[in-house]
Amino acid sequence: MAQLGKIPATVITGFLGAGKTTMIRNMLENANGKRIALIINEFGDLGVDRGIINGCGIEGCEEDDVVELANGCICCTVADDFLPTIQGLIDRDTPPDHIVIETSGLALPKPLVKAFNWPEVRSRVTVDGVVAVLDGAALRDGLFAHDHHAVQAQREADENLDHESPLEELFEEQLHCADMVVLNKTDLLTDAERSKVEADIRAELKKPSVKIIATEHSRVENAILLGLGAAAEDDLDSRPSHHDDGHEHDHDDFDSFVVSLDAISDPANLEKRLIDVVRQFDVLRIKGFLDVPGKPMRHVVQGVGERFQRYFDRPWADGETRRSELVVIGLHGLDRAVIEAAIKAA
Ligand SMILES: Nc1nc2c(ncn2[C@@H]2O[C@H](COP(=O)(O)OP(=O)(O)OP(=O)(O)O)[C@@H](O)[C@H]2O)c(=O)[nH]1
Repeated sequence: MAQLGKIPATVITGFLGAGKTTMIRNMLENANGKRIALIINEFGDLGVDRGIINGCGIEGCEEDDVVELANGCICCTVADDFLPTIQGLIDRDTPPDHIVIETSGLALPKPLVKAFNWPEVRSRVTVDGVVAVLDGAALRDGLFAHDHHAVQAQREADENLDHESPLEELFEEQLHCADMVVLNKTDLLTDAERSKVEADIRAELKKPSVKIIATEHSRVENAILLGLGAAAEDDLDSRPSHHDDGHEHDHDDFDSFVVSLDAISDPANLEKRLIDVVRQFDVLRIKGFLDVPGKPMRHVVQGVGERFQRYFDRPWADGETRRSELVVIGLHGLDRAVIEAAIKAA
């Protein structure tokens, strides 16, 4: 049902490195004059996503149209950070045409959707849709549940087995809250793998109406992404959550820290060390920026599991301090000192 007169908001959820920021960049590149305000929430204290979006030089993507919520996962900072931010956007002289919220890769989307029922917001904004971006390669590799059907069978056979890994629980939370699922990174899958992953997703989904779109680099038409008309804030019951029974969730299952480095003359050699760190420790994601001596451009490092990408994205600005910083995100218990030493090893 169209929510007449309300500003539509789209929540983009999905695990670490699934392709949420990539989706937002595509969305901005194809905004065609639509004034999109972004709220970016990121796990880890480096603000890489915002840096990547601001660095993309997309016309129409003004600095003050991008708001970063960096005090932890948005699901936990709704009252303190998120609501004042939304109110600030809708109270502008010229409010945005659409609000897009990129949740952190470790955030639960349902508490955020619930927040749109707050009186100050409900009459003016509607959740047009929750879009879950899934990393097809991670699903194929069993990061969330090895064999979905086998796990399901085990659970049915032994009800005590219902403790889920933090990754499984998070994956289900993000999936069950979605109005649309974008199966991303299909370039990394064979046709057979893609069919199996899609079948696993469909088996996990609670709502048969949820559309699954398979894609590469999160490319989905804005007309599809920004026009679901779901009014998700009025449809919470169809989005089951492990936390509906009121028990708190916390983010103690995950750790992150920032590693500051000197200028890096051999990024390829550093990448090898980063891959070794991912292999040796429970590291899920490493991303950040490097200062490469003699190069006028900033060097971006993007690691999702063992898969790394590096590229120069924009010139270092006049007066900007050139620095090398990486955020490391992983399962609880990361040994920061050992990991930092391994990354810095000459
Ligand atoms: N091969 C491949 N890589 C992709 C695809 N989509 C995104 N990537 C890469 O995956 C990495 C992570 O993408 P992001 O868009 O930053 O992922 P994200 O979900 O915003 O990550 P977090 O905010 O850290 O959770 C980047 O290096 C992307 O270029 C895809 O379809 N195929």
